[in-house]
Amino acid sequence: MLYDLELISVGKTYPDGTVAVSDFDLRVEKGEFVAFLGPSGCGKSTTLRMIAGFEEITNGEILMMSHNVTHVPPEKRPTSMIFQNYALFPHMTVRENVAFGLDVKGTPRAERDRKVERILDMFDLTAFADRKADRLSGGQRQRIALARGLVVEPEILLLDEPLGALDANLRRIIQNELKLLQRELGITFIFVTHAQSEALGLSDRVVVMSNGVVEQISPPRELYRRPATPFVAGFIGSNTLIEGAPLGAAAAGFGRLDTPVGVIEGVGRGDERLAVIPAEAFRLVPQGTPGELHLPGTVVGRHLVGAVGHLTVRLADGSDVAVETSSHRPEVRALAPGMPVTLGVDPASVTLVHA
Ligand SMILES: Nc1ncnc2c1ncn2[C@@H]1O[C@H](COP(=O)(O)OP(=O)(O)OP(=O)(O)O)[C@@H](O)[C@H]1O
Repeated sequence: MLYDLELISVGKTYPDGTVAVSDFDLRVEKGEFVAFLGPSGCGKSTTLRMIAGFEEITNGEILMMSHNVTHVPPEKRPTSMIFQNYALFPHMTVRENVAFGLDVKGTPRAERDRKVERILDMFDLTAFADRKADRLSGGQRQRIALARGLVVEPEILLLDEPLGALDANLRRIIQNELKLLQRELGITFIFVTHAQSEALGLSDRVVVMSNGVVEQISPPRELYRRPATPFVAGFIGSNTLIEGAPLGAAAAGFGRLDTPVGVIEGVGRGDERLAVIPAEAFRLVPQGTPGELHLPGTVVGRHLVGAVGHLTVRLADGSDVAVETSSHRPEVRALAPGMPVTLGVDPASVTLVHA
């Protein structure tokens, strides 16, 4: 298999001793859209800068199209980077800003001009081409930054929170444009963000990071369905985490856990200590329905938002769980704080993880 990008056990320790990233392993196929997602300071930008070559790595290797680029300078890598503040030169015109990357690469003048005009046209920037970059709106600047990143025809486009400076409306519009553009060009995108919806909505795979460590690399849906670590379970979606003692394997692919609220079965091996239950996996069931885990509790909160009913249910051990259900169902509408309920959970929607 030929990969556009391979990070092999990549690590970064800053000179002051800060370990920003450790043992980062990732393989990215041509044309994939991969997002790095995690809280502030988890090492996303450091990793992106190491891929770009702006930051030296302290461990491991970086390969691009099977070539080792670990010690190759940024301008010689098949990458191009777009920064959060766009890093445009305010005193240069739009055309000069876009041409900049080609000038750095020493592209012959005629070829440079041809490529610049073509990309200006593609991004509807021709009308502004002679305007100074500081005389443009946020959305226009964003497009210039994209044009400037793409004009050098990179194999891999690196984007560091590129939509962070835009208001919510424009952000949504440009998200759509970005996704369409990426599909059309077939270029590999590596995108850094701390906005969950952006990472989950745009990318083919998400790398969830915390404290310089990769927690999980999965398609967005899989992060919801099968979180691999307690961090991911707490960070993505709305999950209830219940600790217990492992009881070993149950049916093939399932394990069991002895918890303060009863025995919980879920997808796993049976040696895990934590059950992760998504809020939408709980169902309200009549008392005594056979063949399922039943958690008796009391409604302590009910909040209907459109089609979704958000319930907070206090279990027998005093812990509160978040439940999402359809707000249209009469039995949900009839609920009020203080009323007893029984929650049913299908083991297939429970994931067992190591604590
Ligand atoms: N030049 C530096 N010297 C020392 N430590 C640094 C340096 N740059 C970053 N760090 C530290 O490395 C860690 C990772 O930083 P990084 O900027 O990669 O995180 P991030 O996930 O991109 O955060 P944010 O979302 O806030 O940009 C942090 O603890 C940060 O303080």
